[in-house]
Amino acid sequence: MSAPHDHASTAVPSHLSFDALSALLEKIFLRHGTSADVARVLAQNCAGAERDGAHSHGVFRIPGYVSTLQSGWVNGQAVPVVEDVASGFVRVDANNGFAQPALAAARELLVQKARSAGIAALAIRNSHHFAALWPDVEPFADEGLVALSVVNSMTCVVPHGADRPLFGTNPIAFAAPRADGSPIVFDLATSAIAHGDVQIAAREGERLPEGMGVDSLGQPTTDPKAILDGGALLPFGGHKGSALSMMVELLAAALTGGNFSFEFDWKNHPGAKTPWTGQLLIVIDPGKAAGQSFAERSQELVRQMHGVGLKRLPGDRRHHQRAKSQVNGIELDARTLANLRELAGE
Ligand SMILES: NC(=O)C1=CN([C@@H]2O[C@H](COP(=O)(O)OP(=O)(O)OC[C@H]3O[C@@H](n4cnc5c(N)ncnc54)[C@H](OP(=O)(O)O)[C@@H]3O)[C@@H](O)[C@H]2O)C=CC1
Ligand SMILES: O=C(O)C1=NCCCC1
Repeated sequence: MSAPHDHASTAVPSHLSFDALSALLEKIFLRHGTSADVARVLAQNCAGAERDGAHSHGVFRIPGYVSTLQSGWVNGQAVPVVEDVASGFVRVDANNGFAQPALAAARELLVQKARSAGIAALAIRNSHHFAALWPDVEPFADEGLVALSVVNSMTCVVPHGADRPLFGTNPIAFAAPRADGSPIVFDLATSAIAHGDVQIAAREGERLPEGMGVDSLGQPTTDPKAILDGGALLPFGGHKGSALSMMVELLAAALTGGNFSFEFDWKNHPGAKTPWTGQLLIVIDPGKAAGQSFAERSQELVRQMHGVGLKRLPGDRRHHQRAKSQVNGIELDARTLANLRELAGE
């Protein structure tokens, strides 16, 4: 969204509190046709990503949300329908709305089921996930639960051994409580790089490391524009990332009733930036499993990892950035803030 070389983007950046940024984003969503509930959920999600330095899914995504809403592709007023289908299974029809309000609508029932049965799954379909996945799992770990989630996205990844794209960037996120400190959380695209980071690199005129993608002729390239312009991404770790990406397609789409990544055709929906796919969440109450305290055991694992020289756990960078943002405010360059204010009609 920012233009790196103009006057406004080189001006002194602004620092906003989480509440101020959320309120600004909420205004944008409302102005572009969402219900109050949807605006609140999406604004908090996006402000949280920006606060934690998860830039590929922070305010960078706002123009994409807006053009998608304006295209009519997503229903910003959708009311999710929650179905209690079994003792350990909840289904939600997002009704062509965003995934986060669908999760919010089913969350209480999911937690109730996980606590009574020990494990519960939530299958969301007819939904659009345009965000980072960690905000969907981290709050469960804050409540002492273990959570795993997968979501499929749009076709832009060549399966290992194939010559054309089929999979999405298909992230996997996991969260587990630990005794002394923030939950252990990881959230990773199964592609070598998230599509959002390729877009940011293209905007900034940067090259990518080798091994991330191919151009329109299927040749390896480090040029993000060549990847975006008819090229494609590669899975991380060759056949291993490719297998995980295949699993995500099966769990997030086949199991939920959502679209496979390849079943969405951008050409038919001008302006739309979100695919219409699915999401699966599995929540476990560790109190029903091991005899010992899970949080103590996960703390022990972390202790041992640090003991062998590990300096950084997944999630550490985000939590450091969160702490910094809480003290200094969330930093936005002047151009980005001006663009957001314009979208909010200020
Ligand atoms: N909605 C959708 O359809 C899609 C969303 N996405 C989102 O894109 C985002 C970015 O994904 P991706 O680019 O793969 O993420 P990264 O490769 O940046 O990070 C993946 C995970 O590894 C951790 N990590 C990174 N570097 C290190 C390190 N040196 N040591 C230890 N841990 C490390 C990160 O922790 P930390 O965060 O602390 O750096 C994070 O948990 C995710 O939030 C994902 O959900 C991606 C694809 C599709
Ligand atoms: O960064 C990505 O990769 C994606 N993010 C949200 C929508 C689909 C792909």
